[in-house]
Amino acid sequence: MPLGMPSQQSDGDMWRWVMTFAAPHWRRFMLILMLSLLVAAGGLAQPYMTKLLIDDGILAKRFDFLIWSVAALVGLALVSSLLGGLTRYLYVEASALVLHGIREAMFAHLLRLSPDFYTRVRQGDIHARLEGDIGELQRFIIDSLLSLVNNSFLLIGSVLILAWMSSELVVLLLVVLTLNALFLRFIRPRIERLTRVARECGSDIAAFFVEILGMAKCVQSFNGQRREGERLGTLHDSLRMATLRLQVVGYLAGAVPGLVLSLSISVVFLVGGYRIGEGSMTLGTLIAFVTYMQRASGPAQSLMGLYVAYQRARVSLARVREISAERPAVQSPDAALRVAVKGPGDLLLEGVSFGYPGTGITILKTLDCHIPAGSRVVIRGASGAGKSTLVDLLQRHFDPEHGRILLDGEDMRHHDLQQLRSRVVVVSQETQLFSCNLLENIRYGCHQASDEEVLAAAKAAGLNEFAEDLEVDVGQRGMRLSGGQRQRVALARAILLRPDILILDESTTGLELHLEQQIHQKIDLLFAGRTRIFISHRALSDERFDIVVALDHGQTVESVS
Ligand SMILES: Nc1ncnc2c1ncn2[C@@H]1O[C@H](COP(=O)(O)OP(=O)(O)OP(=O)(O)O)[C@@H](O)[C@H]1O
Repeated sequence: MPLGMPSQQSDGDMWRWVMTFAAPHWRRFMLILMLSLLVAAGGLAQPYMTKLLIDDGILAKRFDFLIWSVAALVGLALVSSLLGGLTRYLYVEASALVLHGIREAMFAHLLRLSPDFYTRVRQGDIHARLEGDIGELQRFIIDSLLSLVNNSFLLIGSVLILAWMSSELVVLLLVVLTLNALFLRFIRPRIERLTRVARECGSDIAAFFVEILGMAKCVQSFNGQRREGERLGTLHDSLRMATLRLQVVGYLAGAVPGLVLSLSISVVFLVGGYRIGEGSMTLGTLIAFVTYMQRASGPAQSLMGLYVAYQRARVSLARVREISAERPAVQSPDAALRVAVKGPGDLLLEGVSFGYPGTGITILKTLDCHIPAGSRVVIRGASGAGKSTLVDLLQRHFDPEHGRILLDGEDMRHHDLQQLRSRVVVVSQETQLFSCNLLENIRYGCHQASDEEVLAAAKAAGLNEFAEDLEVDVGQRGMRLSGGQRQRVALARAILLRPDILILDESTTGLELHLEQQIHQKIDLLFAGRTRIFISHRALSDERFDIVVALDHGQTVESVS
């Protein structure tokens, strides 16, 4: 199910999925459940104690009983408040553990998805799901689920006590509750639909911010500020409309049942007053009955409010779950299929064809090529010929549609993915740096490397100007460095890994020719005996290659060895 398509997941499926994250904390939840039942029992006992206080204490003029009853009521109120606070504390902690578990699992899952996913789905939409939707779930769980347990217990307890006190009056309450349940059933699909629309408007805004703020310089260069301001205004109009519609329906869903309940309490006063006049009911019983009814109407109203909150949380949960439904294009093989290969890095492409999923266009067509370990290779081809696509296959971000790629005689699909990607390292066209210092950026992927090793890699990549201060902050995603400097940092990162196959995908094209040649020489020195694959638009005619792979319309037209 692609992200953004309304899903057909059933409530049962979705909550079972949440339960897999809650299960490790079941002891904590059992303790919370027991504590909240104690708190609810305390709440239920209070009106009955008040009845005893009035009928057997005040009206019977037994002041010693009155004093004990008041003391018991005060004690009960104190213990209930303390237990209530403790329960809430434990509950917030437990629900945060569950939700953080979900977010961490989704994050790990997202980092396994293929690059294609990130070209298809807007980043802001992913942020909105990880932040906004999980936040919505957290609010629901914290504010609502605990009160669901308390209120259900209070409601059932109150109805049972009311039935024991007056079977006549409790019928009225049951009719009212049934009518309200029917009303909520009617309004439910509307709430769900409007919630999804509002959440999607939120996602559109998040995606807009991520895209436009990431391109602020480009917007300024092309004087697009006004246009982008207007686009935000339009997105806000849609969000406002959706939020207001949801508010109206949400308000009706709470107000109508509340009104019906209030009216029913007035009827109880009428009937109860009549029964007292007849002598078939005591004043204490009527007061206790109305108190219980109010106690029941509170939970009933909260439960109805919860129903609305539940519909909203359900939409958020479905949106979060859609992330987990995305499947990675490639996965590490199961242990049974995995082979432990420790060869020198011999590459063989056998009839490799590939097209990006869902496009119907074949980019690479039946490629055959042998790259023995230790070769110095250049891949040439016009822009769009499929060079970077081939590199993606060599690092197994995708698998060929037809044919296979063998590394050291074994299909890449049978290699452990993590190990494969530490043996085949790519320095890509778009250099990606993290927002930390240079040292940490170079060490990314090889955390055990010493400062001296990092320095040696930095020098090999031509980063001599930073040799004295590798702790320099590179700014947000390396934006304080020049394009060429960023390329060299990415190169140093790859060199430090000492892979069996190093692929430079136009990664030195931002540099002056002499610097590029110097770096290539250093790489040849460091990687003598290992495979080096260069992709460059420049002729690189002065350099000697063992193999030249020329791509034209996805086919190899020349392969010299
Ligand atoms: N994620 C994608 N989804 C669909 N098509 C894609 C995707 N990435 C690239 N393409 C298409 O695949 C073709 C090959 O792209 P590729 O990036 O491999 O070319 P290239 O030879 O590396 O080009 P350049 O030298 O300009 O970098 C292009 O026509 C491009 O439009």
